[in-house]
Amino acid sequence: MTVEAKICGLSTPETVDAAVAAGAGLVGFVTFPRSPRHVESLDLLKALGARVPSSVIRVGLFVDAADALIDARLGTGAIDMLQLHGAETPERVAALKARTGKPVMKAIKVAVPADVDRGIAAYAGVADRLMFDAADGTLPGGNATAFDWTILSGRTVPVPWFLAGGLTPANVAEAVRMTGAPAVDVSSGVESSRGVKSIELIRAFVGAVNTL
Ligand SMILES: O=C(O)c1ccccc1NCC(=O)[C@H](O)[C@H](O)COP(=O)(O)O
Repeated sequence: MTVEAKICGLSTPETVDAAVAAGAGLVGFVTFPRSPRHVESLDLLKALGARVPSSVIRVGLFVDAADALIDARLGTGAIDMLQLHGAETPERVAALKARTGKPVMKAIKVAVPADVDRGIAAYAGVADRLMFDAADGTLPGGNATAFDWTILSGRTVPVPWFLAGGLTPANVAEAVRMTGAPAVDVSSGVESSRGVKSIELIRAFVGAVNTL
């Protein structure tokens, strides 16, 4: 089984290089000022994106962002795919896809099984990918909390999807076994302290995924 790994919340050249070298299929750059992973500078975003080979998808993460903010970030050339992690409606997803020409991944916050049903019903027809993430936490994402993985056991999801929330090098294999996830996303689980990515943990996470 090939499982794709996305390392989210990268903000330094060294950790971007580590994710690419380890074999991550996607890397994520956060635009959300309250996040400890927020990449504020457009110049830094451009420089980080320029380090990534075309074989790796560069994901720009936004939370209920205005068009002007998204456009400024896209203008750096550092983003191949949008990840929407707020309360964006299906209509907003469709409008952004049409306007930017970029594929869109929509995050679905999961606490109970009905959240998965509702997320699929609302977004599977419009988003290119879905991400099932934990609903708990002080931020809209990146909270190091997991949801009950049995909620996804045996599910058929009609579009490519990611499992996220509280994943670590130690639990990712079990999480994939329980959910059947074709792709996984991590942020806190590859950090040595909040917002500070660890090259060793990035290697360990992608290494664990690559053994599946
Ligand atoms: O990572 C953030 O700081 C963040 C802030 C605001 C919205 C979303 C955010 N992250 C989204 C992600 O894709 C995370 O990787 C995902 O929620 C999993 O996070 P973690 O549980 O920390 O691995």
